[in-house]
Amino acid sequence: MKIKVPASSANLGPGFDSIGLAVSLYLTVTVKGAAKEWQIDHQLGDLPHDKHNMIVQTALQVAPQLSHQHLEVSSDIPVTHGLGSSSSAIVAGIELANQLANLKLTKAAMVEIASQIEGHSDNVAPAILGGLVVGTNIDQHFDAVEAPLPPYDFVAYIPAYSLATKKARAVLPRQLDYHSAIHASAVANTLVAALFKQDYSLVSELMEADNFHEQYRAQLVPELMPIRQVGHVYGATTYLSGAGPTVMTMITPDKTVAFIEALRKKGLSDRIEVLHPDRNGVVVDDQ
Ligand SMILES: Nc1ncnc2c1ncn2[C@@H]1O[C@H](COP(=O)(O)OP(=O)(O)O)[C@@H](O)[C@H]1O
Ligand SMILES: N[C@@H](CCOP(=O)(O)O)C(=O)O
Repeated sequence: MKIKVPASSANLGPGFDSIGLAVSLYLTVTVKGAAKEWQIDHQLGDLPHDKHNMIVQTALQVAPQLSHQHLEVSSDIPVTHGLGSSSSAIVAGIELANQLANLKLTKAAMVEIASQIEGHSDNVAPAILGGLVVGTNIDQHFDAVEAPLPPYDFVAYIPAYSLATKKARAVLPRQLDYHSAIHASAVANTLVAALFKQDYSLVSELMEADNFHEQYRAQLVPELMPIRQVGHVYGATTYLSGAGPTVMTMITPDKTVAFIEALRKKGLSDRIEVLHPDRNGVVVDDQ
């Protein structure tokens, strides 16, 4: 059995902790069979190779009675880079438990479980459902609504350095003054309305008008503003993907190559991936 989970690009600017997009990088878990102890084969740096791996920890949280398995894990989602690697591991763990323990969890139930574990739904909901998802928690349960897919390329500029989400959340203010919070919320609400209306001219303006997090995180990701400025030359919109450091640019496909060339000319020489929305979310292949 193989479990495949897409990466996710969260926030889209003002949609902090509530909007996320599944994108075309993937984590794949192959179940090799029963084992004496949990064994996780991977080439993913210093991540655990045993029961302490987040995938296993999540699976055991959902189904504590699971027998030990030998897993093979591969992923092209960079870890601690703002593309939802932790969420992909959580979703893979939930699906692993779902399949091995025959829990028959619906995707809605998986969103609830994953959001409770992650604390916010903007990565796990698109990783489970696919597409562009808006959601939050109300009275301790999570609701997620799927929005139309923007017809654009998503150019991910992935700096060589990593930035743990925990560190990027630590630089955020503990509170906003009432009027700033009202304005930030109004911008986010209007972004959601524009996304559902598919008014992408308005979407582009609002995605760069965040007041919740980017201004505080810009100090940690110096590439954000220069890439945004280059993007404007090509009519594109740039935001901090998740907690960063990945910088994501939403651009019409006919401008993608020229935009990337302009980034290179500006001396931005780190990894670049041209991504597209993933429509499926987590999938299981029983072969
Ligand atoms: N493929 C994976 N397998 C197991 N654990 C993972 C995997 N990817 C990420 N993680 C866990 O998630 C942590 C990174 O989470 P986080 O800082 O939120 O980064 P990101 O922005 O990529 O989600 C890693 O330190 C590791 O504990
Ligand atoms: N809303 C969260 C999103 C974190 O996404 P990740 O891909 O960096 O894990 C935040 O901005 O902290």
